[in-house]
Amino acid sequence: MRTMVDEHTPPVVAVVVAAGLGTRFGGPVPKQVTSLTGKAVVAVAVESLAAGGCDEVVVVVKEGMHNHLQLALAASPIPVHFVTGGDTRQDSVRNGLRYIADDEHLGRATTVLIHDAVRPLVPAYIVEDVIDAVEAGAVAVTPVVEVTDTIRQIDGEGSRVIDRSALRAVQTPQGFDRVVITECHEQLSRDGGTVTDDISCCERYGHRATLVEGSRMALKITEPVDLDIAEVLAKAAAGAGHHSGRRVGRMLRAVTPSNVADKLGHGGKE
Ligand SMILES: Nc1ccn([C@@H]2O[C@H](COP(=O)(O)OP(=O)(O)OP(=O)(O)O)[C@@H](O)[C@H]2O)c(=O)n1
Ligand SMILES: C[C@](O)(CO)[C@H](O)COP(=O)(O)O
Repeated sequence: MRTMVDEHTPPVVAVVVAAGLGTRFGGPVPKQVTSLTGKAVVAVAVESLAAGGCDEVVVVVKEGMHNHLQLALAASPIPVHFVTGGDTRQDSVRNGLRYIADDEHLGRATTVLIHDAVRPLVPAYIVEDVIDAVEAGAVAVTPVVEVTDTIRQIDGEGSRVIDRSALRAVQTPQGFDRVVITECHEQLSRDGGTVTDDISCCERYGHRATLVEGSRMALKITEPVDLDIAEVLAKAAAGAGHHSGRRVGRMLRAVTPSNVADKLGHGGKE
């Protein structure tokens, strides 16, 4: 946890990528601004980052969506900056990092987080853990969770089960030394490479990934059912009491489908 924060302390800045099309989610309302417990998904994501220690956010927005996002984030607890995104997530991240580098105040940041707008419920303690790891000297940090399904790999012949014990699913926010991730993204752009997350971008240029424990709470809203699950988890979190992000987050490690159903009075059965 950061102590002694004053006007001389470099801000911890988060890039929140919110410029996707939401093709798999579909529907009339873009998923980044759809309602989760009465607030826009992106607004909940920014609140989670603020609760975990981020000082300012750069929200990367699709062309034509600035007004929607400004409205959705009007009550943000921390200052919000807006920048236009690109055709891919990678392009959107790069635009956010360039905005930070070009801004006199934000450019003082040494620690930057990169977060999906559509992972709104990430517990504050995970945001803190990521920041702490970067501030302790790690260059590229990501939360991960164990894979709980049996995984099959498809090949030309058919398919086979692969050992899941060594697999981890990668979440956000990912945390970085700001200069390193900015240079890696610029180099990747010059090289014409593609990555699906920002840790991979750093690794490509020889930097080591540091893993911290993630949480099922940080699920990504990709398909409509994910929003339903997020609603249930958000209600369970509210029921657990919001005294401390760390405490509530750790309690929610124990959340399973059956005890969420209990909390909601469903008794674990339909
Ligand atoms: N050009 C893009 C593509 C994605 N994103 C953001 O990256 C995050 C993770 O992407 P994903 O869940 O794949 O969202 P979409 O790209 O919107 O979904 P889809 O692939 O279904 O269109 C989202 O917050 C999304 O808004 C972005 O800022 N710019
Ligand atoms: C960055 C990410 O959230 C890590 O799991 C994920 O890769 C983004 O989703 P996408 O479908 O690859 O854009």
